[in-house]
Amino acid sequence: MPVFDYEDIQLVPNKCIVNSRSEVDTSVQFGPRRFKLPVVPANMQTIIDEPLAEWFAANDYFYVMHRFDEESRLPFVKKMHEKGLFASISVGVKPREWALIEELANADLIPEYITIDVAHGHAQSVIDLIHHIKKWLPESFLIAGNVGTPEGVRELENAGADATKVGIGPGKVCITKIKTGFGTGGWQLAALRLCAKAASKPIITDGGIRTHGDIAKSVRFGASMCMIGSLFAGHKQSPGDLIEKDGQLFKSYFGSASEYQKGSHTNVEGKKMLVPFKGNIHDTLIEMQQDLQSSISYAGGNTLSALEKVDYVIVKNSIFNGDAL
Ligand SMILES: NC(=O)C1=CN([C@@H]2O[C@H](COP(=O)(O)OP(=O)(O)OC[C@H]3O[C@@H](n4cnc5c(N)ncnc54)[C@H](OP(=O)(O)O)[C@@H]3O)[C@@H](O)[C@H]2O)C=CC1
Ligand SMILES: Nc1nc2c(ncn2[C@@H]2O[C@H](COP(=O)(O)O)[C@@H](O)[C@H]2O)c(=O)[nH]1
Repeated sequence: MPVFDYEDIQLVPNKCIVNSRSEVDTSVQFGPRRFKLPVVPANMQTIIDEPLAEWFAANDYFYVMHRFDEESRLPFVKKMHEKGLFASISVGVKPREWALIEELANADLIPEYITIDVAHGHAQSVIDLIHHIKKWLPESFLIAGNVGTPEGVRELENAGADATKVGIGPGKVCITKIKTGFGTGGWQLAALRLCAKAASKPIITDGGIRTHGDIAKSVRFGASMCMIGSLFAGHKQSPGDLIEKDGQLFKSYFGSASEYQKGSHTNVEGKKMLVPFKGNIHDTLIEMQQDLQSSISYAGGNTLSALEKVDYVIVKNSIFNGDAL
């Protein structure tokens, strides 16, 4: 089994068919909607909040609201629908979450997207919740995860998930691999490849994306969508206070299983870091789009599908040639 990660892969160019990168279409159909880019900010408290979710929805970008302000989820769906925007929420697997699904159905508030967001998604608890959501909210597009194996993908798909999310421990603020010895950290791209070969429905790759080129590589290895935390952290619009340290500006980024999120030291599998302030997230999205347009042009096409079959080489740890960006 070839094992590699983003920094070990380079995609091989094909003859260009466009005269300008601006001709290239980076949009993707994901579930019932089409979005400008195959990227989604991680459903984490330091990455997405309600104002940002509204902005993403209003501007045709996919988003997944986090699940850590439990009682705000039903009113959030209502508010988004009143504004004519799609609703995309996260749930865990505890009994309160089962009740929320019934409350949403009884109030006729049908989120367009629901994500089951737990650390170890290849679990009977997740399969049971998939059945429950499909019974009460069959029209919602249901994403389930996280998993790291073809078996995990197949079992969640067979239970009724409309998409699966792949990535155990490759995240920037993740310490799962250190605390437990398990995960796809360091070989996320190879794990995505294995999972995508087994999948019959879309896959979201989650964690480990460090550069815009990694988005193109994810599409090459089977992702329909890329969930991104650290690259989206630290913006003007990112939740959390701006922190000044030694004359430099930062924002904090912490794991959803960190003590900062949990308020306890039990089963901690995440840490906190400071991310240098990056300015406006709109500018980052534009740059991501331009870089992805360029990737597609190198692939020899004018839509995302051109990336799906492009050749690649494995060149271990070669990407930066010793240079930092
Ligand atoms: N993608 C990744 O690699 C990881 C992501 N995370 C993120 O952290 C957040 C918290 O995740 P999570 O702890 O699942 O959420 P919760 O704290 O809501 O836990 C969900 C349920 O799953 C149980 N559970 C959690 N981990 C395991 C496990 N390894 N084996 C068996 N049962 C388990 C919990 O019980 P109990 O706590 O009693 O065991 C609880 O009942 C999520 O947002 C998740 O995405 C966390 C770790 C890894
Ligand atoms: N093991 C842990 N993984 C976590 C935690 N909180 C979030 N995450 C995962 O990381 C990605 C984002 O990764 P990045 O490399 O883009 O920064 C996120 O979507 C989750 O899947 C955590 O506490 N522990």
